[in-house]
Amino acid sequence: MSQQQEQNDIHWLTGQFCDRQKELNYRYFIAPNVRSDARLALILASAIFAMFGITDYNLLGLTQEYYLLLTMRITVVSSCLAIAFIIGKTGGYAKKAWLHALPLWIFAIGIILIVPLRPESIGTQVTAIVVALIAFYLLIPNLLTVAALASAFVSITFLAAAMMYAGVSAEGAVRIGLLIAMANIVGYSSLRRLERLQRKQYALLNEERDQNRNLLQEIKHRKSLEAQLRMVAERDTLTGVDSRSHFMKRAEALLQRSRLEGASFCLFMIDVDHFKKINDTWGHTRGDVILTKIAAVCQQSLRPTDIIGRFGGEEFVVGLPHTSPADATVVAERLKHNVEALSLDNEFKDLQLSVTIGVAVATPEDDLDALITRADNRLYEGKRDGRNRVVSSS
Ligand SMILES: Nc1nc2c(ncn2[C@@H]2O[C@H](COP(=O)(O)OP(=O)(O)OP(=O)(O)O)[C@@H](O)[C@H]2O)c(=O)[nH]1
Repeated sequence: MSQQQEQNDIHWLTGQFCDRQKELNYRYFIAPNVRSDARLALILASAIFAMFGITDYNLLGLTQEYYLLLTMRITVVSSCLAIAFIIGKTGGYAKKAWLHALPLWIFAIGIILIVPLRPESIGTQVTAIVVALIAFYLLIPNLLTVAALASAFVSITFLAAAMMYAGVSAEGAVRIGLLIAMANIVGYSSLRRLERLQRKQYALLNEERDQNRNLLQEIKHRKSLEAQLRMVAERDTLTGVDSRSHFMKRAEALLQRSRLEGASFCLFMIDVDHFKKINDTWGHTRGDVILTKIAAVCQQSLRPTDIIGRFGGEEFVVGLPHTSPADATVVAERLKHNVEALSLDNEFKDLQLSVTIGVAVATPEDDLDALITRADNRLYEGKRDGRNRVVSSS
């Protein structure tokens, strides 16, 4: 049996969760409803209990018994109304279940006290006891154990009082006892079923909430995984600029838009000069660091609307939307200059970094591949002519 199922176990006799903490949580959960239901039920029960004062007067007149009964009724009603008021203010059902139990015992004692004061109306009192028992179980919200104990107390003491003060015979007591037992069985079974049903509903609600919370966490986790995957697919892991495939996608879109808008679009192919020598002199790891710095300085030399990607090895590609050929040359020169001026650690003090840049301007017939090939040709022209230069015109 899983831990969750164990926590949801309900005791067959008390109708409460076997797990103490779960039971406490449940009582906290239903506390606001119990508070208002208890208040209403106590006011109703008190009103009915008080109204019997009228029948007391009809039966007894202004006798000593009547005054005793009246005092008892006033005490019971005012105590129960005071408790209803306190429950409304501070009657937490989880921690103060005793406060909710108190009115049942007060009513129980009040009902029993009627027997010696009005022994001649025992018939009516049997009916009243049956109704009171059902009220204990079903009208006044309470724990099954509390309701059952208070009902057992009323039942037994009423029977004893009936025999002692109302002269009920043994045979009559058996008949009344059976009737009261029946009321107890009906009340107990109904409340037990209700308690179990409400706790099962609560357990189901909690399970559903847990599942929803887990689902939300799973969705969050997946979203972050997706974001990481997207990052891996879109970014070059070494330099942080666009990966080649992502650059191609973005450049394609920008080229098409420029064509639609009739705006100019330029493309650079940038290659680091003599990079093999850098690797051979300082090693691949230091070469990686330099490559990352070159990528960063190139990115910083561009506008936010320009795009840059790593085309492969020590070669970068740049797309410049809305840029005239003259402006593109200026940007390429600035980029070349910034790479040359890059500040490096002392260990590279003899190193003079440089890049060669091939610039191509898109014509209306160009697709991206044609534009890249043309920029590449310019780049190789630059390499052939001595490197460290920008080649723009054919
Ligand atoms: N450290 C490092 N080196 C790389 C990386 N990718 C490519 N390279 C190296 O870059 C060097 C490129 O060398 P070549 O293609 O001969 O070009 P070059 O030495 O830069 O000479 P030119 O381009 O003609 O100026 C090779 O040694 C590659 O191993 C990388 O990610 N990290």
